[in-house]
Amino acid sequence: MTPDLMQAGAERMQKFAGLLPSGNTASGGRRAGYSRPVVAGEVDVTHGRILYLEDVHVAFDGFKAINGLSLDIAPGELRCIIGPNGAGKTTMMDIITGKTRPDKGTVYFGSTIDLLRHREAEIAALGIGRKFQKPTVFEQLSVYENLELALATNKRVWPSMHFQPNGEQRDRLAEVLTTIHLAEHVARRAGELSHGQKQWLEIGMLLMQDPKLLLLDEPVAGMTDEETERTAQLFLSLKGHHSLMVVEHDMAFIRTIAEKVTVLCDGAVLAEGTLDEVQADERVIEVYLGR
Ligand SMILES: Nc1ncnc2c1ncn2[C@@H]1O[C@H](COP(=O)(O)OP(=O)(O)OP(=O)(O)O)[C@@H](O)[C@H]1O
Repeated sequence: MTPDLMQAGAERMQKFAGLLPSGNTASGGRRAGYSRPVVAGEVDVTHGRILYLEDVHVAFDGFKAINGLSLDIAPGELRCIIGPNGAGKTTMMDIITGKTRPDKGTVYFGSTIDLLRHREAEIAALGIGRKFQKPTVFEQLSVYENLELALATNKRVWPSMHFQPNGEQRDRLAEVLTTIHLAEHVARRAGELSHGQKQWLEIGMLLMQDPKLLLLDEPVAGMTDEETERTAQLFLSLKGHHSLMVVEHDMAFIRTIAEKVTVLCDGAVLAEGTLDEVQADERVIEVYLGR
């Protein structure tokens, strides 16, 4: 969930006798004062890249968490990121979303938007949505209300506590409900949903904001096999319309969705290619797959 969405949600939730949603994220955005509206612009992908990182470095107290990281993602691509614990996967997402500032390097959204010049809320408004591992939905609200809230905080629609979707927006809501497999659960309280359904709802909330790039951190952790399979279908249906970067340790899931796989290790790209190619790479077997 984006920081601005959490802020608007918190305001709206005050109507619900102080009940707060479960699963706050580490970004702590709910009480942050993100108030400056940003008009989403077009992302220039004429050079064939929606995301471009070059020679990025971040050190925490001298420890090089990201150490010369370079990668790029094509428009509509579904990229899988794998790698051992501590490889820098989460830190990379923190850099892309503006939560962590690199010490050095280049990070571009399309070929013209320098993400290092933007704050976290602005980056979300530019069209980069992030899904943390733990679901963060408003448990006291219905599935429909959660999606409506996400729509109400879309930067292209002025945030409002009294927001009512128009016909086109209701159509979009219905479309997203179907995409995330929750059309039959529209009136249920989000708190009553299974773990997997909550994850899909949060993805739906991101989709209501029409992100160009979605960053998904361990999306199938804790899901049943059936939920994992449906999540794979969901991601395959999203690619092409959105660009996706999926960080996951579940190799069976990766095998279902993967095109190009990037292996991170020690804060840099160790290998990149098809899943078969990286699985056959001796260095990848040594640091990750062969553990
Ligand atoms: N704020 C921080 N302060 C100090 N060290 C940090 C900080 N954030 C990350 N690190 C360190 O940087 C390294 C990379 O962490 P990161 O969470 O990005 O790895 P990861 O690939 O996402 O791992 P995992 O698969 O376990 O989630 C780790 O050694 C971690 O302890």
